[in-house]
Amino acid sequence: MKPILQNLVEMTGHRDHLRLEVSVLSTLQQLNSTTEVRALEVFTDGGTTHVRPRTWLQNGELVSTDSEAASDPHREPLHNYPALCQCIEKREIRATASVQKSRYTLWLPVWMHDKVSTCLEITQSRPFSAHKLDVIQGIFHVYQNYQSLLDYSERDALTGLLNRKTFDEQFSRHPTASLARRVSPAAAGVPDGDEASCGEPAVEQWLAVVDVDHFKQVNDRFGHLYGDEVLILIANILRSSFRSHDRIFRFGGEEFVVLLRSTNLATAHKVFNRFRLAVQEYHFPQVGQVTVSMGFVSTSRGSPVEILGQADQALYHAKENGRNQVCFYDDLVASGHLAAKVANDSVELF
Ligand SMILES: Nc1nc2c(ncn2[C@@H]2O[C@H](COP(=O)(O)OP(=O)(O)OP(=O)(O)O)[C@@H](O)[C@H]2O)c(=O)[nH]1
Repeated sequence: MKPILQNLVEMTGHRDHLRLEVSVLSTLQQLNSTTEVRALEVFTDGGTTHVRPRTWLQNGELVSTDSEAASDPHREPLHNYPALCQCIEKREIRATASVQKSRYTLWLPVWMHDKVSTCLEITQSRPFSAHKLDVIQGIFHVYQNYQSLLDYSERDALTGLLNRKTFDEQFSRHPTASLARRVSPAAAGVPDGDEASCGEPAVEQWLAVVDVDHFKQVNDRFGHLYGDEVLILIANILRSSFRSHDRIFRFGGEEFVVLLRSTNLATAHKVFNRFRLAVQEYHFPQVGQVTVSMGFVSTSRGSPVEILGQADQALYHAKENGRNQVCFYDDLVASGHLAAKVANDSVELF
């Protein structure tokens, strides 16, 4: 029992979801008879629910992928896993199946905000004993409770979006550090051709700052409760406008930040504009029409402070030139509307 307790102590010492995932898999892997452990990501793409391995054991070491789920060549439709599929549909706490002869697999879906986005998978060569199931269930409960606590501390109470503290931690860490070794699709055994066809190396990240136009007037005319409702509804539009792999933060007040994974500038521009239009077309109860202004920039150049500063400059340009528009920093610099900011490495905001 002592190693398990030690592992639980180690597990709950992490403040990062992926590190916690690696840690729980490491604990489960050390249980007698376990031959394989994986964490599967459960996600919806094109109306179909898929799973893909996010963390798994490779040559005795736990590795995680940082590739985008939707373009992961290892993704499979959830219905390829009938026992897991049924377990999620019936909201059962676990499912076991003999996948092949002498290969018994146990799935433990992680429920968060009324949906499953992660599932732990444990495989061994003989059926799971009642005792082992109890031990696994106990470890899993500690893991799930701790995940919820972690999630709660990362979110803004009003909108449920990630909060400013989380942005500072995640964006300044850029790229996300991890206990597990991150692997490329090639290292995970994907043939070269497949890697080329999914275009993995081209993934670029974009940062947009979103600010609600004339929000003070909403508060002044309708009161703070209606103001709060507008913020909640805008958060909902943000959630439905971007993919699960993108990250959305409430930065403070009526300002939001989106970190968008996109393959190119044209897509980023299109997606940000689609969100702006969705807000413009939404009828906010009592308040009517609300619009947003946005400034965005690629995150591939400069320090986090510079990137955020550039997106802010583009946002202010949008505000000063009519609002309800999306401005791209590089376009404004190229057209002479903005002077490129000189990097000041001595400024340390994060
Ligand atoms: N209801 C509500 N209001 C908030 C919250 N946080 C900040 N605000 C209000 O948001 C308003 C922001 O006003 P300004 O910064 O002047 O900006 P604006 O009126 O949106 O004008 P522009 O940005 O120039 O279009 C202030 O009145 C704040 O009190 C909140 O959580 N709830």
